[in-house]
Amino acid sequence: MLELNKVTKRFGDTVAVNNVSLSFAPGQMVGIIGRSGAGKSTLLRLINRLTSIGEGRITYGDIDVAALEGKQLRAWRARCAMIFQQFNLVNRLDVLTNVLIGRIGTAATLPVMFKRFPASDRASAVMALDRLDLLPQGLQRADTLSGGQQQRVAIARALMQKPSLILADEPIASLDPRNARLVMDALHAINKQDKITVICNLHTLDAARAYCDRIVGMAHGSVVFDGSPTQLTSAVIQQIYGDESEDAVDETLTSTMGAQLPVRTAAERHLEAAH
Ligand SMILES: Nc1ncnc2c1ncn2[C@@H]1O[C@H](COP(=O)(O)OP(=O)(O)OP(=O)(O)O)[C@@H](O)[C@H]1O
Repeated sequence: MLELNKVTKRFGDTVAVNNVSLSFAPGQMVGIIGRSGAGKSTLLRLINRLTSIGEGRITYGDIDVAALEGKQLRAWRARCAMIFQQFNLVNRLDVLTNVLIGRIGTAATLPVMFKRFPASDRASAVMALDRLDLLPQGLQRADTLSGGQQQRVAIARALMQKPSLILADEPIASLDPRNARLVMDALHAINKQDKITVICNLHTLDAARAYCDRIVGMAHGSVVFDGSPTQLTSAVIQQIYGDESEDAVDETLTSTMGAQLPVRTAAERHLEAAH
């Protein structure tokens, strides 16, 4: 269980995250929503220590995240893989090598620097690419792929870290609706099949509603909502987004769903799983 207990993070006079307490049970798919500047990115960056923890405590089982240093900190960062809006691939390297780079942090650095990855890692990378439907692109340069394909390479790279958690910071903000759906489908499948906890910052409500079991709403650094998609009333939406509420209810992702790419709501998936 990942637990945040009264976590506050300030940047000068700005309180980016304000007294946040949240628990994430293993295997949840959680959407963090809120307007720009609400503190969503800072929250994810605190969890994997890209940002130092200000006040409060973050624990994962008996691990005190703030106390980690050196090798243990690197192991923690590998354990909670980050996915970024801008993919963060090495453009000039091929897709397969980009995926293998996920082993850095868990593997010895020197062989990795010389691209001497063990056969077992190469086999895992091929399987991760296959799973994300990207095997044919394995030997292409990363920057020849579409944005959606690049984000799926980033997800394959994250899988190479054998993470317990995936922290996705606006993973679909740069993508068209079709690619956004493919990326969210991939994250959802990994969450359900591998039981990896996924915490995903999302700009718009429809993606959070369609894919997440639980939604956390942030405003001005604080958690103002924590519940299921069905509990998100228009009053809550107004509290989270204020005068940006109309933009937040952008439904381009779900309204353009084609026959080959059915996106089901979390509620429909629960029903299916129950049968
Ligand atoms: N490194 C930093 N230095 C100074 N201020 C920062 C830093 N990182 C974030 N902030 C500030 O903290 C607040 C929360 O920012 P954060 O990026 O976490 O919000 P967000 O909800 O992720 O927004 P967006 O959706 O635009 O990324 C903002 O006021 C931001 O300007």
